[in-house]
Amino acid sequence: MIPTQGKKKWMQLPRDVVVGPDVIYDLKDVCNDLKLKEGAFIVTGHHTKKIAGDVVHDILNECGYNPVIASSKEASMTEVNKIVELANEANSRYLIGVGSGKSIDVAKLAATQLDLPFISVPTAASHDGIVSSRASIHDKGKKASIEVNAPMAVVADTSIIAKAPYRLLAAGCGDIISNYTAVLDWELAHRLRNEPFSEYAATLSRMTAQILMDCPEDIKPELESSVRIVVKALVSSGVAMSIAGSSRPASGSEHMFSHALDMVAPNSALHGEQCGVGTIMMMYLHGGDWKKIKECLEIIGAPTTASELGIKDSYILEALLVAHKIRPERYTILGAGLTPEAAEKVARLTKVIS
Ligand SMILES: NC(=O)C1=CN([C@@H]2O[C@H](COP(=O)(O)OP(=O)(O)OC[C@H]3O[C@@H](n4cnc5c(N)ncnc54)[C@H](OP(=O)(O)O)[C@@H]3O)[C@@H](O)[C@H]2O)C=CC1
Ligand SMILES: O=C(CO)COP(=O)(O)O
Ligand SMILES: [Zn+2]
Repeated sequence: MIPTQGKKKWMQLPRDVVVGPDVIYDLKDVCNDLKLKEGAFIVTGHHTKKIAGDVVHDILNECGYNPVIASSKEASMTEVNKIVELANEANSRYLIGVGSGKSIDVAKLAATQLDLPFISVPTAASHDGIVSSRASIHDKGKKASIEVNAPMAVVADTSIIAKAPYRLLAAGCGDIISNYTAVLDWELAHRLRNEPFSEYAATLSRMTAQILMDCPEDIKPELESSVRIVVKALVSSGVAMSIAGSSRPASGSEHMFSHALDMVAPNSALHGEQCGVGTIMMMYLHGGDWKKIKECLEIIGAPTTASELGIKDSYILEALLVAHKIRPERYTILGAGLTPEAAEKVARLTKVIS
């Protein structure tokens, strides 16, 4: 992974966070609150265009704000450059990312490059990038976690999110639960490497994971109340990253494992699903209660094994062996790397591979 770019000197948080059923129709009020009217540029995905992108377009069109809409197919620099060019041509004054992690990340980075405000409208609660001041983008065969401007507003319509495939919500839970090992790694780096550490960011991140771990049975398909729990946790997790000025409180060795899987496995699973499985194994390495993590993910219905991820055992082992190289500047429990024997032991003992 390409190292994170220049650290902000101050904390950026969204000004408006709107979460609830049908709040997509409050978007007009949010835009008015932010003094954003004409010149909206909507970045959406191929599926999510019909689910919410077109709705956002119609809402702003009815207000006479002349919105432009474009679909983005992947989180890559090519797509970011395309959006920057189109938004420039359209003389856009602000960007709105409507959809999944990829659409939101593309819109977030394009808005930062254009120095324009950005509004996040997630259609799934699958990752904590919905509110963070970071964007994960592929460039020249590598994934980069880039510091960007935080969204000015987040509009999370829980009625839309509740209708998304349950797998996406369960993945969001995996991304939240991974905060446990991310914070353990950060504490380790603080003790061993004197890495700067924020007690506030770490506490918020850990508490966010704890709230979910205390009530995994409350996360059920098509329940608006479940969506609300997960969205709030994702917002807290994103705020923890903003406080830290890096993804440290929400991304440690388990994320390095997930990023490594994205590189080595031909068909990787969802980001949050992979992070959840990574958390089980990294918690074992930390000597913590990995069984509790596994049990919690099982109750939620998130994958806990290679076969549930749809990934061959051999790729899990390959990813474990290269994970420490993904982001060498970020010290974690993986240290200088696992031996093949140690990698096999952690994967077998935690029953991630059989
Ligand atoms: N910036 C940050 O801080 C973070 C960024 N990330 C990044 O986010 C990405 C992962 O995002 P994630 O959302 O899990 O996965 P994807 O962006 O890969 O989206 C998964 C799929 O879900 C579809 N989808 C989304 N909402 C709905 C819905 N309501 N109904 C039906 N289908 C829907 C999308 O459709 P469509 O084709 O329309 O997109 C897409 O095909 C990764 O690239 C990861 O690196 C993750 C964590 C933090
Ligand atoms: O996924 C993230 C937090 O959940 C962002 O972390 P990265 O910096 O590893 O992309
Ligand atoms: Zn994540």
